[in-house]
Amino acid sequence: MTTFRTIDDLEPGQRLLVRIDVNAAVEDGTVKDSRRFARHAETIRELLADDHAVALLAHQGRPGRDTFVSLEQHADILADHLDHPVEFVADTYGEDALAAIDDLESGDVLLLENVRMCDEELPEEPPDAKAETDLVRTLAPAFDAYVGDAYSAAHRSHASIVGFPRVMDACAGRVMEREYTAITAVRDREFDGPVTMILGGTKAEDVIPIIERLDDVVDRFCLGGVVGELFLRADGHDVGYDVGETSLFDHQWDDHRDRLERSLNAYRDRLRLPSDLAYEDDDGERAEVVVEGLEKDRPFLDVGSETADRYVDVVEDSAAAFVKGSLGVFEDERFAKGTVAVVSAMADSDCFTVVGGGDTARVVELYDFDDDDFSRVTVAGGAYVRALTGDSLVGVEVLEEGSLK
Ligand SMILES: Nc1ncnc2c1ncn2[C@@H]1O[C@H](COP(=O)(O)OP(=O)(O)O)[C@@H](O)[C@H]1O
Ligand SMILES: O=C(OP(=O)(O)O)[C@H](O)COP(=O)(O)O
Repeated sequence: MTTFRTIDDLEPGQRLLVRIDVNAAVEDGTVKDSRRFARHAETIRELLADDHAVALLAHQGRPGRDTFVSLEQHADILADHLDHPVEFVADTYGEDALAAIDDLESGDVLLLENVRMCDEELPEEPPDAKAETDLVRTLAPAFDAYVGDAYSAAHRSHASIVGFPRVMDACAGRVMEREYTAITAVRDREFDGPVTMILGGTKAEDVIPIIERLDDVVDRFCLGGVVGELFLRADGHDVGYDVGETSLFDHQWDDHRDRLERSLNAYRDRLRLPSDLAYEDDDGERAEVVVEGLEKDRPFLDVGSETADRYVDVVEDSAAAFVKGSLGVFEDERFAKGTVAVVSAMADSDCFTVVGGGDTARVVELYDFDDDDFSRVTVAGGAYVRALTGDSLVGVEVLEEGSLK
């Protein structure tokens, strides 16, 4: 059950300001298409069917980074997904933007320039302070209502996320609504059987809080990836060290050793650790070795087959399964086995399944799964982790507090 209004509650034919999140990878200046564009296109398509005029507000990158670019290319990518023109204006709330907004008619879509080019957008401040910014005070009167659809940025107290709902009629778009519904389900424990989390990837600081804070609602945590190796190290195995060129392990061990050891001791009965690991042998082939008695003299790039089978069994016996972070370097087919085995088991299962993590969700298209194979493939990274651990998202809170007149 959602606790905010949605686009179903809008009267048709309105002038809408719609905050989306199409923050994307940028390679050599080229903006890469992603699931985020396709998902927001679904919201926009529904709004157009109801004769609304739509102005889109979004960000890309952060000032000072290579990914901090204009949204001009984003307009073309969105237009392709929508099969409908998306006008772009290289201005966010100045004269050019206001003139373009003024020209908007029912069925039109306009994308405003990268909102992080406005100084007032980024500093994290409470919603009421954000509502006082020139950005919000200038744009709000030009619209009938605000649609918050940027779930993956809803953990940020930025002007375009939290300022507008303070001063305008506001509701959630379809991306916000569906992500919220799928991801908050874990806290409310709506499952009739064991809940499993597959936790891997490279970031211990993402994974440890999930274990610490969800120990009461998750029955089994299956660990892999760099994080799995760090837990093996905490368990006294001779792995989870940097060897050769890697610099993934030792600094994380220094930063998180206490929490790793504490989690292992506190939740040992719920944690499943890899029993074998895979590596690249001298011929460039995948090879495997059992963890017991192992000496780490090479980088490990995946969990082994025995571990994959054990985790598949756990998923098959679950009422709900969530993934955050991959079990190995799935981008290389030789080391995708663990991740793909577990994700396949989720796809084949009737249980409630969420695949998440900014990088990890790419396994879905890389290995020919379909979004519909899962209850949810989330487009959120940081927001997914926060929601999983029960943190509220400020961008959701303002929608819950606001209401349509
Ligand atoms: N053993 C490993 N060694 C190096 N990288 C790994 C290993 N296991 C997983 N990874 C990497 O972890 C990444 C996904 O995890 P991460 O970026 O932490 O999570 P998220 O999906 O939340 O962005 C993948 O790109 C994968 O290549
Ligand atoms: O891509 C995003 O977050 P994510 O990398 O956690 O998925 C959002 O657009 C938020 O961007 P930010 O982390 O620069 O505030």
